[in-house]
Amino acid sequence: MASLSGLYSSSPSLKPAKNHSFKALPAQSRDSFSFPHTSKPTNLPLTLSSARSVARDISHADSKKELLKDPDALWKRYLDWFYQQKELGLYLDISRVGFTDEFVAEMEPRFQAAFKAMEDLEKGSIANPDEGRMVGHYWLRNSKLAPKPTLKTLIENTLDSICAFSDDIISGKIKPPSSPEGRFTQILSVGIGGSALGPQFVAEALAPDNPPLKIRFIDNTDPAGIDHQIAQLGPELASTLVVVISKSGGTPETRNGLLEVQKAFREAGLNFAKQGVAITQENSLLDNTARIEGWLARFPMYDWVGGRTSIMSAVGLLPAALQGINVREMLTGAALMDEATRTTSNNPAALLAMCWYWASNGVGSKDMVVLPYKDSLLLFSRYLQQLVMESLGKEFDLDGNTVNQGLTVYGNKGSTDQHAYIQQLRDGVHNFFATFIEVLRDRPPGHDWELEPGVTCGDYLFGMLQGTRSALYANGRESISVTIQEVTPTSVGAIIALYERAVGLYASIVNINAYHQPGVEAGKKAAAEVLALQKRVLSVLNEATCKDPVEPLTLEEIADRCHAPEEIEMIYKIIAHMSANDRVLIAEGNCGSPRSIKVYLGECNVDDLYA
Ligand SMILES: O=P(O)(O)OC[C@H]1O[C@](O)(CO)[C@@H](O)[C@@H]1O
Repeated sequence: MASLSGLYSSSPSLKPAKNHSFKALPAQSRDSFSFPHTSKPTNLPLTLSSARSVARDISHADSKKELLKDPDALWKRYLDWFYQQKELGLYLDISRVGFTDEFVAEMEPRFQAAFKAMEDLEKGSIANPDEGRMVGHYWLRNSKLAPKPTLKTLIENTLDSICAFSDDIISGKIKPPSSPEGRFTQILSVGIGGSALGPQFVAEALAPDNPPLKIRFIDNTDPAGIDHQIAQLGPELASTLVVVISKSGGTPETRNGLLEVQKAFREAGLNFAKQGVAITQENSLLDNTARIEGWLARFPMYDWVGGRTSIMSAVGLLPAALQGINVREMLTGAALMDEATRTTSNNPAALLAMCWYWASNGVGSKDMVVLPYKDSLLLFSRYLQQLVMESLGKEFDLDGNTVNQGLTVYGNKGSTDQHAYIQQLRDGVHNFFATFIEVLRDRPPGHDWELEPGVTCGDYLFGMLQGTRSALYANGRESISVTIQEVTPTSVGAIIALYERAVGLYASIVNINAYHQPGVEAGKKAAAEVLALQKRVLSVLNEATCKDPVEPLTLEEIADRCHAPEEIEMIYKIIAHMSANDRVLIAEGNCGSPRSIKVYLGECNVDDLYA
């Protein structure tokens, strides 16, 4: 069995970090750094499989012992693979991922193809073939890249109008019609998925303690959740700017949120249109509604920006600007990172994608646990969950083969999670790799103090991060660390751009379309079918209720009359749900024992509204 320490001391050094390139990396010792791997990759060339077999042969205990024995080798690996983007002050450490040099060399052709695909994407190729769409989120932070002058102008004009509108709202130049405050004080954002997660993450990360407008979110069709948000606004509804965000303009949850908010406005005697803003594609249902009803403002979303990468469009920028966040700095951070991840060597996004591939065998066999050690970055893991899982979780590859790809993402924050699930990460089932997000600056300058001699509160947070990283590593659990100097619009823009690019590159190396979401569409279609069935059930019950005498129906009879005997279980669930909500329907018997139920409506509707 090869000794890790021996290999390190006798091997020529890996190429220095600042020069390392997927192109130029020399293939060296096969097992120069190995963690035990238990599952064999299914779709890799033989050479790589062999490299992994060597890794699997090293027992867990041996590998742990050897790694701990040779801190020099580890330090050397750290330095060899250390990446920094100087201007952004962003570092990436992948030394605690156990990829081999053979693996790096093996991945080289895939990455070169991925870089080429990315270049074509940025030039405006149809990178989302299923939907026949260009993929242009990179143009949003560097409009010069847009493939057509009209798009460049559109991006620039939209940004200018976002900033101008926000300034006018914040300064009180644009006022709510009937607020005693005389200016807008609250934002109620209505949207879901990519039309909520980005704005939520940015608000949590960057909003000042006392923003000019405070933001709240309706991001679901949960009536109680909606009521809660509206109740919390109370009389401030009169000074609330309602920003309705939907790329498609037809997402049911968002439509429902809008209808509920409009009802609340009506009940409060307020004119919704004068406080409503729409962010959507031109001529969508939402756009047409906003135009016809004369809403306060409308901002465009573009066909060529996906929901999960829309954070640097009006979707993310308008809510951010309204909270006093410097959106131009966010765009600058993203643009700088885009430059750094456009290169074909020393590319931090490619390094991330390579590590993901290594750690999860290129098939998602391990989960990515994201641990930001900073409260304000709490929502980064949730944001990444959509970005990564909606992009990579695909049934088919680009050639139509069934692949069931994906990479599971979850996480919360450190050191909070230290006192929750990190026990399992350290000692339990080995089905993950970790990503630590480290922020060097603990709090603004001048505010720090030592709560015991030589030690601050932030030192504890730092210690917890480093301790967890070491403890995981000592038990053979891989981790990546991303370090930023502080949480600013620039650094937040940069980490978003880093992960957007990593996802795009990873999708290329596993040959899938990162930019569509057919699975979500399937769920939406099925939900619409349930609601259509509910209407048929009501219509059948209405007919039976209008008989004299009323004819209560069993579940079988309802299913039969709906011509849907195969849907009897769903019909039972529909009735149980409606009955629990005191709806027009009356269910005799016990809902807990389906066979006993007989159902009719509280009143006959002669026109059968449900038909
Ligand atoms: O912005 P829209 O069109 O309302 O869509 C919201 C979300 O729904 C999805 O289309 C699918 O859930 C996401 O991709 C998207 O972010």
